Amino acid sequence: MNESIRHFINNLKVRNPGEPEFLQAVTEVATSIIPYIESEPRYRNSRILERIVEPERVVMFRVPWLDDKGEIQVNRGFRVQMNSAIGPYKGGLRFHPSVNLGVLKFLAFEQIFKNSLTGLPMGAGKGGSDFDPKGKSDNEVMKFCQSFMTELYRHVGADTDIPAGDIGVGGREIGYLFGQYKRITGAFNGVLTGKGNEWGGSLIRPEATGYGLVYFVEEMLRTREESLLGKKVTISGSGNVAQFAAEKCIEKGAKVLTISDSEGFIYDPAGIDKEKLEYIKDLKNNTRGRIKKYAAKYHCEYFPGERPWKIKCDIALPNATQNELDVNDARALVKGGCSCVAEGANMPCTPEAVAVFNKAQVFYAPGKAANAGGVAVSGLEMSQNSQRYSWTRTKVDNKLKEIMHEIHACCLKYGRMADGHVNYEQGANISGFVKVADAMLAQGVV
Ligand SMILES: NC(=O)c1ccc[n+]([C@@H]2O[C@H](COP(=O)([O-])OP(=O)(O)OC[C@H]3O[C@@H](n4cnc5c(N)ncnc54)[C@H](O)[C@@H]3O)[C@@H](O)[C@H]2O)c1
Repeated sequence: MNESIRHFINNLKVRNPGEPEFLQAVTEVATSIIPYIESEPRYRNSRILERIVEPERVVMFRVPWLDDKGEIQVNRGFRVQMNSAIGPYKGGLRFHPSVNLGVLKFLAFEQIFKNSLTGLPMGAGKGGSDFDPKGKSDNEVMKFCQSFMTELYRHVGADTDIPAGDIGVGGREIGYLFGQYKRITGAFNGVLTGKGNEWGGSLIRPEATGYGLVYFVEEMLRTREESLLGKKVTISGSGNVAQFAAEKCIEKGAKVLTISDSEGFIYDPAGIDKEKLEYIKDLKNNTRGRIKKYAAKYHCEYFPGERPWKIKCDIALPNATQNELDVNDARALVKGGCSCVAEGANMPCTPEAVAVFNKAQVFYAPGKAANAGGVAVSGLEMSQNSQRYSWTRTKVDNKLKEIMHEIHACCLKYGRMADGHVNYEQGANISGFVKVADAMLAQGVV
C-alpha cells in the first residue's frame, strides 16, 4: 500500500470508528483511485476523495410498532444520503438484524460508483432498519413499514431521494411503504421504485439485478470467446437476485448446481431446472420456508451451516450478503477450476478472496458493476413515472442489456492491464469516480 493510501485510510479509521464494512469498501476503492488521482491534480487539489467519503446527510430515527400480541417493539431506522452530484439520492432499503450505520454507509458509498456506471442521472443513498421480517406476520410487517414511513416520508421525494428494495425489502414491503407515503402526503408519484406493475412499477424490475448480472457475465465470457452454454454455475442466496440470476443462467443453457439461505445450501448435481426454480420461488416468496425443504423434495444433499464454494464449478455467483466468500472459499474455487466470479450481492468477497482471484487471473467482477442492473432499471422506472407511461418488457430488457454492455465497456477502458488481463474492480472504480468527481468540481465546494 503506498504512503498516501495508508495516510488516507488511517484518517478514515479515526473519523469512522466501529464501521469495519465502511472502511473495507472505502479502502478497496481508494486503493485503485488514489494512484489515478495523483496523476490528475484537479481532483487532488479539490480534495474530492475526502469529500466523497463524507455522507451529505444521515438521518437516524426511532421506529415503534405494535406486534400481534399487542406488545410494543422498537427498531432503529436510517437513511444515508451519500452523494447528489449527478442526480437525486437513489439506493435501496435493507431490513435485517445486522443493519447498522456502518453497513449502510458502506452500501451508500458503493452506490455512488454503481449508479454513476449505469450512465443514468442518479445520486447515491441507502437506508433501512435492524427490523427482521423473518418470522413476522404480514400484519406485523405492514405495521412496521407504516411506522418506518411515518418518519421517512419527510426526507424522501420523487425529485430528492428515491428508495428501493434490498435484503428483506421486496414487493410486499415496497407496497406497504408506498401506501403509507401516499396516505400521509396525498401524492401518487415515483418516490419508491420496485412498485407493482399495476401502480407505477416497471416491467423487468424484479428480474433486473439477476438478469443484468448474467448479461454482464456473458460480456466477460465473450472477451474469451466463450458462452454460458454448458457451464456449471454455483449460486449463493435464494432471494430476489439469486432467483433471477438462476433463471437467466438456465435460459442460457448453463447448469445451476447450488442455491442457499442463511442456514445452509443445497447441491443438486442434476441441475436446478425451470420447474425446480419455480418451487424455490414459491418456497421463498410465498410460503417463506427454508431451503433445506428443496433437498427433501428433490432428493439431493443439504449442507447445514455451510456455503456453496467448495462445489466444483466454472462460474460462481455470490448473491446473498457481504463477506460471504472468504480467502479459503476463493482458494477452493480456484482449485476446482472456477474461472469467473461475478458479484450479485454487494461486497460478498473479502479483499483477501479478491486477491486470490486476481493472482490466479480468474475473471472477477465487483458488485458495483455486475449487479448495477437493478438500480439501472429502477432509473428506468423513474423515467417511466415522470412520463406517466409504461414501457414494454422487451424495451426495458433491451435497455438493461445495453446498459450492462456499456458498464462492461467502461470496465475495459480503465481496467485493461499491460498483460491483457482485465481488472474489473479498477475499471469500475475509476470509471464510476470520474463522472461524479467532474460533477462535484463543476458544482463548487458544496
Ligand atoms: N434486490 C436488488 O435489486 C439488489 C440490487 C443490487 C444488489 N443487491 C444485493 O444482493 C444481495 C441479495 O439481495 P436480495 O435483494 O436478493 O435480498 P433478499 O432478501 O431477496 O435475499 C437475500 C438472500 O440472502 C440470504 N442471506 C441473508 N443473510 C445471509 C447470511 N448471513 N448468510 C447467508 N445467506 C444470507 C437470504 O437467506 C436470502 O436468500 C444483497 O447483498 C443486496 O444488497 C440487491
